[in-house]
Formats: sequence, C-alpha cells, structure tokens
Amino acid sequence: MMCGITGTPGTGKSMIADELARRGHTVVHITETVGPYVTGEDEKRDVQIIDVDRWVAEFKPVDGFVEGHFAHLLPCDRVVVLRCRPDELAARLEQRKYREAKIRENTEAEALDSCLIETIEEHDPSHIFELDTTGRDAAYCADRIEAFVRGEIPADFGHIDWSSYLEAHL
Ligand SMILES: Nc1ncnc2c1ncn2[C@@H]1O[C@H](COP(=O)(O)OP(=O)(O)OP(=O)(O)O)[C@@H](O)[C@H]1O
Repeated sequence: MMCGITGTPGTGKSMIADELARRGHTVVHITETVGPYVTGEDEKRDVQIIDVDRWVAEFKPVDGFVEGHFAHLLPCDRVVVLRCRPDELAARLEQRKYREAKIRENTEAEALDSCLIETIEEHDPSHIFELDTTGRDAAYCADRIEAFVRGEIPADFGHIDWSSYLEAHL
C-alpha cells in the first residue's frame, strides 16, 4: 500500500514522515527524488521548476509513505492531506526564515484548501484523510495516519474551514 502525505509547506510533512520512519515504515521524501526532473528555477517565486508529469510517470511505487507537496499527484492507494491553521502556519514559516512573500503565498494556499482540492480531483473520496496538525505533535499525527492506513478510522475530509482567515487578511 502506497500512502501519500501531502500539504502546504510547513504543515509538517517531513516531521511526521520522520516519525513514521522511526516506527519502521518505508518513507520516501519527494525532494530526494526530483533532482533529475528539475528543468529550471522560478526566481520570482524562489522555487525550482520540475517536470512533474515525467516525475509521476517514472516514479517507482513503494510499499510505505511518500512525503512531499505533490505526493497527491502519484497513483497512491491512500492520501493524507496535512492542514495547519494559517496563523500557526505563518509562525512556523517565519521560524524557518521564509521571506514575507513566500509566507503569504503559502498561507493563502492553505486558506484556499489548495492541496485538498487537488487531491479530491485525483483520488477516490474513500482514500482521502485530512489531518489538522495545528497544536498537535508528530506522535499524535503518526498515530492517526497509521490508524487510517490500517482501516481503523474512515476516510474524512472537508470539515476544515480557514475562510475567516481569508476574510481577515485579504
Ligand atoms: N505539528 C507541529 N507543531 C509544531 N511545529 C511544527 C509541527 N509540524 C511542523 N512543525 C514545524 O514547522 C516547520 C516545518 O515542518 P516540516 O519541515 O515538517 O514541514 P513540511 O510540510 O515538510 O514543509 P516542506 O514542504 O517545506 O518540506 C519545522 O520548523 C517544524 O519544526
């Protein structure tokens, strides 16, 4: 079973994936697989341009977790979409010394449910689990993800609403 862990930067994908790896799961970090697919740099947005279609086509499925902010583009058996309340997300990204424009871009994407919407477009609803990491630690999140993958808790998404953040800040 291949489970993708996706979400806006700062929602905790790496931290939770590291916890799952500590528990013995196979974990692939997408950042470690995209090297051959980088076609350039978007200097304005400070991001690499990646040939995502070719990356998806050539990705070798794993029995475990694939972590990264386009994991949901892979043919995963399950997808976990990590979420974080935009004000806490901004604080996490500030701590990582992100530039103001990048913090804004990411908090807006989170408030607009961008990763969730893309995931719903690609996957069966019974395979999607949305997990709010706000105020939660990695152990709690890993417990929930393991329970979902084992089929002990059902698919669940669509209950998170950060629209008040948009109204307050845009
Ligand atoms: N649940 C959490 N509670 C508090 N802080 C967190 C939590 N999850 C992540 N963080 C902090 O937020 C920052 C980003 O975490 P992490 O690198 O795991 O996010 P990410 O989603 O993998 O980001 P990226 O897509 O940029 O790799 C780190 O400084 C981490 O310590």
